[in-house]
Amino acid sequence: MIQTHQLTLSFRDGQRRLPVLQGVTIHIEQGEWVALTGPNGCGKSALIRTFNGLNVPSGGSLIAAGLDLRSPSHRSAVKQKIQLVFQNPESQTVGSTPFEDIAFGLENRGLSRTEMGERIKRVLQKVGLAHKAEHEVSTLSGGERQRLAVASCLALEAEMILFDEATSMLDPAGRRDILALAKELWQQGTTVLWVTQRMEELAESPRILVMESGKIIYDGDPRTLFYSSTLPETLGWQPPPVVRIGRLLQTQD
Ligand SMILES: Nc1ncnc2c1ncn2[C@@H]1O[C@H](COP(=O)(O)OP(=O)(O)OP(=O)(O)O)[C@@H](O)[C@H]1O
Repeated sequence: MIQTHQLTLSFRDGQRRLPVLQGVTIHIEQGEWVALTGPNGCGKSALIRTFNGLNVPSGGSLIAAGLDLRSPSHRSAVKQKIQLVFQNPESQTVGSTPFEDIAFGLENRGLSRTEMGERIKRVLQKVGLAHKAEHEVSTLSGGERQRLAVASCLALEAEMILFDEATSMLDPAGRRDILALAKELWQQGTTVLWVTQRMEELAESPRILVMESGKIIYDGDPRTLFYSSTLPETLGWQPPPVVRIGRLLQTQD
């Protein structure tokens, strides 16, 4: 689904180039759930925006959803297959109602009005927003807006969804709600890349990528990360409660 080799990305900063991704080599299989974490500014958003064609790689290789993203036409095509859900619920809606918002993304898809209407109803139903299809988007809660963003991804039949700290502005119930929805989609075959700073969400992920200064410094399972590596302490993380309890019990053996 995603295959990178020595991927680099830099942004222009006046006369200089600011290196943001510095040789990222990873492989994400179709159907995987992968969590991505790391300190602020380490390049998480830059990396995932490169996966769906928003950023242009400076070097290395990147194949996403079978497309070589060194080609501009492939960077445009990949946006249909790999979708992003952003952190800020307010930054990703364009229509004035959920129905219109999803319809906007489906324009130029060659669907008849009936097909489009049916698809929109189906995806709104899936995310529990069917009853708000004609409400003003501005009256939706943050959690409902994030569900609307997920519905748009589903309407476009995304193969992979990149959640960029998509729950960080939600209350605990809203967070659980979006995480549960993402897990449901994953169980039904969608590949998920879940960017988070929350330790408990990392602990629940089968695979974790840790970034620092534009590099992947850990790629593995949560048990090894939290129990057998010094990385959490090095990064100044407070391990999740379940890990703290586990360690405490180990010392009592
Ligand atoms: N469009 C851009 N132009 C110039 N610099 C950028 C651009 N986008 C990101 N950067 C810089 O690239 C670096 C990585 O930013 P990025 O947003 O990917 O970090 P992040 O790990 O997602 O951080 P956070 O956890 O705060 O969201 C930062 O130094 C940022 O200022």
